[in-house]
Amino acid sequence: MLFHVRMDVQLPPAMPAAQADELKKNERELAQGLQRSGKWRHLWRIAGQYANYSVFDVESVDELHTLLTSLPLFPYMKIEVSPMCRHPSSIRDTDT
Ligand SMILES: O=C(O)C[C@H]1C=CC(=O)O1
Repeated sequence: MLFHVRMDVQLPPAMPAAQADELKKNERELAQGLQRSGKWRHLWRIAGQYANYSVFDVESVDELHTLLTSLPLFPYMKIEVSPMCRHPSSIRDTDT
């Protein structure tokens, strides 16, 4: 199942820089592992914002929920999820 996800990150301004750096490092490691596994299919920065557009390829809504809530930055993100299905005019298969 494919999901388009927008994540907006809002770290508290008072968060110590070392804590923010540790969160971002842990987030990067998890995100890169999930990309290597194929579950986090796309990760794009939204230009000019501390936000991203992502595409996840998971087995279920429950798996997506578990994955998103396990992200180190989850407590500091506003997340919008859109389920996607095949467009009848698309010339691509879902594996690309
Ligand atoms: O920077 C972000 O957009 C938030 C988050 C998503 C992946 C990652 O490494 O950090």
